[in-house]
Amino acid sequence: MASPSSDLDRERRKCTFNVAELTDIINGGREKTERRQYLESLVLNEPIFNYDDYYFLSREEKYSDAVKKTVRLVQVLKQHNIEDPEDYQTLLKYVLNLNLPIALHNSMFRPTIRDQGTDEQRKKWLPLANDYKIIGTYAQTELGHGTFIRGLETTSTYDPKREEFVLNTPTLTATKWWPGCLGKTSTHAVVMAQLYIKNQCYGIHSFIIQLRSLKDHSPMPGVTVGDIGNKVGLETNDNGFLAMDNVRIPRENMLMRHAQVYPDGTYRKPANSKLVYGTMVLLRATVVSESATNLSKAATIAIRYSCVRRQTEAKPGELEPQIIDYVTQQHKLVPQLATAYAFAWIARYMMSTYHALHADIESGHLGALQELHGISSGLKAFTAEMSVSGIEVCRRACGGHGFSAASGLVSMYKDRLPSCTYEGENTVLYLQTARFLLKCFRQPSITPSSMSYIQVKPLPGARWGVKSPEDLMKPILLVEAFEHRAQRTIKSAAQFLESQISQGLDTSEAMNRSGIEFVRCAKAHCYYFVTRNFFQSTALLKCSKEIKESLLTLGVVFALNGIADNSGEFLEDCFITGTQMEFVRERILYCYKQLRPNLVGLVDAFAFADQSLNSALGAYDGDVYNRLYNWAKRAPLNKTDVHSSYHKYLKPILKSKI
Ligand SMILES: CCCCCCCC/C=C\CCCCCC(=O)SCCNC(=O)CCNC(=O)[C@H](O)C(C)(C)COP(=O)(O)OP(=O)(O)OC[C@H]1O[C@@H](n2cnc3c(N)ncnc32)[C@H](O)[C@@H]1OP(=O)(O)O
Ligand SMILES: Cc1cc2nc3c(=O)[nH]c(=O)nc-3n(C[C@H](O)[C@H](O)[C@H](O)COP(=O)(O)OP(=O)(O)OC[C@H]3O[C@@H](n4cnc5c(N)ncnc54)[C@H](O)[C@@H]3O)c2cc1C
Repeated sequence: MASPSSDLDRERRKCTFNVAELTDIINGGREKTERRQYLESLVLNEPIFNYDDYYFLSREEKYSDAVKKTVRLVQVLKQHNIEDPEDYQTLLKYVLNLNLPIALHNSMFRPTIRDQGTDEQRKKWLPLANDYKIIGTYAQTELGHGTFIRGLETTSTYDPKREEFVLNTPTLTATKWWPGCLGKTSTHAVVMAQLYIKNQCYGIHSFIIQLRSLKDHSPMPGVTVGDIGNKVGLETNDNGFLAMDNVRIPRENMLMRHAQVYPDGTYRKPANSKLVYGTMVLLRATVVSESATNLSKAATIAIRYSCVRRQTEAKPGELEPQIIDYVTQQHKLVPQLATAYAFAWIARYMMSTYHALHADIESGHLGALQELHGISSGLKAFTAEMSVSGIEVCRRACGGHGFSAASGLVSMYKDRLPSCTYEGENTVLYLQTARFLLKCFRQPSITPSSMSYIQVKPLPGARWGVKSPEDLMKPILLVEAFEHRAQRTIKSAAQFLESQISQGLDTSEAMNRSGIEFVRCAKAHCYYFVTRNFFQSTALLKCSKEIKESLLTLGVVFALNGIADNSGEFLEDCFITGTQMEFVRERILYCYKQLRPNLVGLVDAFAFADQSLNSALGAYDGDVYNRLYNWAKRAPLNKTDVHSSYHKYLKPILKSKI
């Protein structure tokens, strides 16, 4: 058997480009790489951030371990004056392989105060939150309602005599349920509740509530709070429940940047009722980035392992091939790698679009709200869905060892799966994007320039300009195919809706009956958007010819697999012919061959530390079998040669003599 590490060494020697150059591109420049390396150096050498035996821990131990790591992380951040949220994000992505019990504090609590608090409220709460003197969460979802926010039942009733709000959980279904970090960790929460003043309801607003004593962490009077129990993945997180019984807070604890309640109870409504949903939009943009990172990790593990794993001698006596040389294995993994790169590029686009449009909104251009919501909803759903299914493809591609916790892929899959549900269930978000697409289809004036393609009506009888398999290497033709599909499905969804209305259905019923068409066009739009962005961004890169070639080939794989996997949608209006579909399949194989020497280089370029992958299969040195064996020997069941259950149960039924 060949040595696993020599297999990876040989792969690395075959790579045609400079891996460090590609790492800089992925990180966004040399300076960002250096910053990342500096941040990694602060934590990687600390024993407390060791994850070696993590997969052996129980849920409670995992939570406790995560709290310990959180506290140390906070100390490190303070010690080195690290305050930039981007730095924190970098640490989460590349080193701390966990959903920390302060995830919601940093991803939602602080941003909500920043975006929805007045200057005075920011001044009061942000220093406490930034310094981790308080830890907060975002409590919106209830037992009875998650998607339909307007249906939340928690009430916040203004008492002008005492200038206080009184918060209540009037029914069982009004109990807050799911908020991360609520069950055991948080001291405070931004609670979304229906605002009542003099018996009139003014809809959902956000309020800061103290949940636990800052002296002994016990629940505050009127607060019932706890963990909701085990779930799929996210074992380090204490997703919780919360019920409130006449909890009083000062008037100043309602976040009043957009809507105000004055001492006498006068209410001033926000310029747009959806401003209160702003933090969700930020987190949806963050999910795009998380989806990219995690799929990159999964591809790293599975591709390195596939270069080390050998199986089935082709000819008697010959060395068994590396499993990566089976085209079926390539057909599993190369599309995941291509998707990981496409998502890394769209994540960068999403964050910069978020910041640009958010700045517009802050300066009063509220038109940007629906554009940001329209773009981020679909991309969150699309990337979460493909990332999760891609991680599972990578896990299965590792055969039996993919089932071992030591692969790192089991927990990754379980921890990412909820991203299809939290922060807006995926179908619901696709429907939101479809609404925006249809609006743009009907109203050119509101169509943002990034979506102007919607205004071009697809020509009946249009045909794809691909004449040969070589044509499929031309980004313009690939993007054209996705553009056509998106234009056609948007038009078809609009026509479907109109046909339902013309049959006499009221708008909501017609919208419901059009839901499947809506989701179809939103997915088609997202595929187009991501493909176009990949080729546009890659074309702009200043890099070596070899890197550009590899990236473009990955883009072609992403696009061609998108066409092959959704072939019906391209064939049904004869835009693509059967012969062109054959070209597509042929070119996919060609691209795999082109990329084969660079596969390890392309995953090495993500530069994940072994600790962050925490995988016996995917470590840099490829020493898979020693790692698996040593890990298994440390399993709690192997602490003694004879387990206590032998003495308790097994012994009496076993024969002492044969
Ligand atoms: C430092 C970073 C660290 C990062 C760490 C990340 C990892 C952390 C790991 C785990 C964290 C997990 C956190 C999870 C947190 C949560 O899940 S919080 C709860 C999230 N909940 C949701 O997302 C609920 C989903 N539901 C909705 O968003 C909305 O209710 C709805 C969009 C489904 C509908 O809203 P509703 O108010 O009922 O809508 P309508 O009144 O019918 O109005 C619809 C119109 O409103 C427009 N609209 C809706 N939302 C927005 C928005 N956000 N912005 C702008 N516009 C919006 C919508 O387009 C409709 O417009 P038209 O009528 O014109 O079509
Ligand atoms: C791990 C995890 C962490 C979470 N963290 C938080 C948190 O920190 N804070 C917080 O407030 N919440 C949190 N949540 C809650 C989360 O945001 C909601 O679960 C999510 O928004 C989905 O809402 P739901 O549970 O009501 O699903 P439902 O809306 O009940 O969805 C069930 C099904 O109904 C369908 N459906 C619902 N409405 C429609 C519609 N209008 N049209 C078509 N189909 C529809 C959905 O597509 C889905 O198939 C978390 C959830 C999870 C799983």
